[in-house]
Amino acid sequence: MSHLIIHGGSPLHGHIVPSANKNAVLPILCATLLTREPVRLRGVPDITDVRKILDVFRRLGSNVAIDFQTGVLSLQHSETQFDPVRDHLPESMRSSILLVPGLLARFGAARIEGDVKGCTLGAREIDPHIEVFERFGAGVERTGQSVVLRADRPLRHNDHWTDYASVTTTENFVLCAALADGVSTLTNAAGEPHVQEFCRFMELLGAKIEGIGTSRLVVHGTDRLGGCDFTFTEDFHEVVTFLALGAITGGDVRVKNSQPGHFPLIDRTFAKFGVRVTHADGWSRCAVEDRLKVREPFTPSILQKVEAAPWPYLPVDLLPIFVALGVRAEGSMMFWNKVYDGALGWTSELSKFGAHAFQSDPHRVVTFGGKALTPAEVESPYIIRVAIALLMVAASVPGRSVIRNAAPVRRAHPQFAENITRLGARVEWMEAS
Ligand SMILES: CC(=O)N[C@H]1[C@@H](OP(=O)(O)OP(=O)(O)OC[C@H]2O[C@@H](n3ccc(=O)[nH]c3=O)[C@H](O)[C@@H]2O)O[C@H](CO)[C@@H](O)[C@@H]1O
Ligand SMILES: C=C(OP(=O)(O)O)C(=O)O
Repeated sequence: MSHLIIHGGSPLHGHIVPSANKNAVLPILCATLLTREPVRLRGVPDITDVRKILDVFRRLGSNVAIDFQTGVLSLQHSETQFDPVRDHLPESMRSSILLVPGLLARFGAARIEGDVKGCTLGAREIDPHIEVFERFGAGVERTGQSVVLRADRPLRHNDHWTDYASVTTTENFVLCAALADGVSTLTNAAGEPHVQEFCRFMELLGAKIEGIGTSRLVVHGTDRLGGCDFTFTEDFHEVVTFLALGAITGGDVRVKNSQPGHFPLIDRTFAKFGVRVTHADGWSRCAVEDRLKVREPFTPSILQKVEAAPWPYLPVDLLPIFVALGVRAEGSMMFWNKVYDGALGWTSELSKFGAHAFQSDPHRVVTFGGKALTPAEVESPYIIRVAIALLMVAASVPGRSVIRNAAPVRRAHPQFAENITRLGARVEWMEAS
C-alpha cells in the first residue's frame, strides 16, 4: 500500500508544465495496434497504466522502445502475435477494453478480463462496448470471468446511436470503424478533450473522421493505416489540479495550458468559489479574490451548484477537485455527479478533517464550507481524483496528514509528489505492507 504524507499549510508557488492526459494516452496506445507501421509518440507520461499496456505489447512481441526521461516512445507492431487463450489483458483499468478493436482487426480474436472497471465510481457496464463490437460483426462469448470476441472477416460498417455519450465506447467505435468496410456513423458520441485528441491521432494514422468534438461522428473505413509522429498536449485534469492546489493553499501557481479554448466552463466553476482564472501566452494562472467564498446565486433561496456530466458539461473526473475547494470556501455548494452512481461515498472521509459534507443521494453532495479544519489520516478509495482531492484539503491545513491508499494517483499523474514539492509542498510517499 502507498500512502501520501503531507505537512500542510504552505502556500504553493511557481510554475509547472503538466503531463499528457492518461485518458488520451491510453486509447492512442491501443490504437497503434491497428497499424504495422512505426509510430513515435512524444510526451508519454511515466504512469502505471502506460507501463501496463507497454508490458502487454512486449509480451505480444511488439517492438517497444520507451525513454521516460524524454517521454519518447517508439512502437511497432509488425511482429505482434495474440492468442486469446494464452494472452491476458491488464485488469483494474478501463482502457483495457480499447485493445479489443486492434486485436480483432489484426488477429480476428480478442478477450476482455472480468475487471475492466478502473476507478470504483459505481456501475461501469461493458454493455455499450459489446453492442458496438456486435454491430461491427464480432461474435461475443462469455467464458468464466472473461469475454472472448471473434471476427472472421473485416469489420462491417454500420450506423449506431448509443444510449449515452460514453468516452471509451466512442473511442472503440472509431477504432472499429477506421478499418471497417465502408462509412460508419455514431450519434450521441462523446467529445471530451481526450476524445478529440485521440481522434486527431487517428487522423494522423490515416483515418477519415468528420465531426470531431461533436455528438455525431462519421468515419470512412480504409484498408490500412500508416505510421506517424505525434506529440501529446497538456492534460486538462492536471491543469485544473495544479491551479486548484494554488488556490486552496493561498498560493499562486502558473500552469502551461495550450488549450484555453476548453476552459470557459471550468473557469466559471472556479469563479463560483471566488477563484479567478486567467489565460495568457499559453499559461493559466489563478488568483483568489479576497478569500475562498461561494458566490451566492442571483436567484434567492437556491443552492449554488456544480453540475458534472459528459462534455461539454464540466467533466465528472474534475468534481472531487472542486469538492475540496467546497469544504474550504465559506458557504454552501451542491455538487451533482450526473454520470456515476457511486462516486461520492468518499466525501464522508472529509469529516476526519472536521469538514462538513452531506451526501443527499447517490449523485449529490452538499458542502458547508469555511470551517476550521485539523490535519487527519484519511483513506482514499480506488479513485484517482479522490486521492488528489483529499491531498488538496490536507495541503491547505497546517500539520501532518496522511492520505492512505493514494497509489491510484500514479495511474494518471507522473511525478506528482515531486511536482508539488517543487511548488513548495512538504509531501512524500510512504510504502506500507
Ligand atoms: C479511460 C477513460 O477514458 N476513462 C474515463 C471514461 O470512462 P468510461 O468510458 O468508462 O466512462 P463512460 O463515459 O462510459 O461512463 C461511465 C459510466 O457512467 C454511466 N453513464 C455515463 C454517461 C451518461 O450519460 N450516463 C451514464 O449512466 C454508465 O454507467 C457508464 O458505464 O469516461 C469517464 C466519464 O467521463 C471518466 O470518468 C473516466 O476517467
Ligand atoms: C476514472 C478514471 O480512470 P479509469 O476510467 O481508467 O478508471 C480517471 O482517469 O479519473
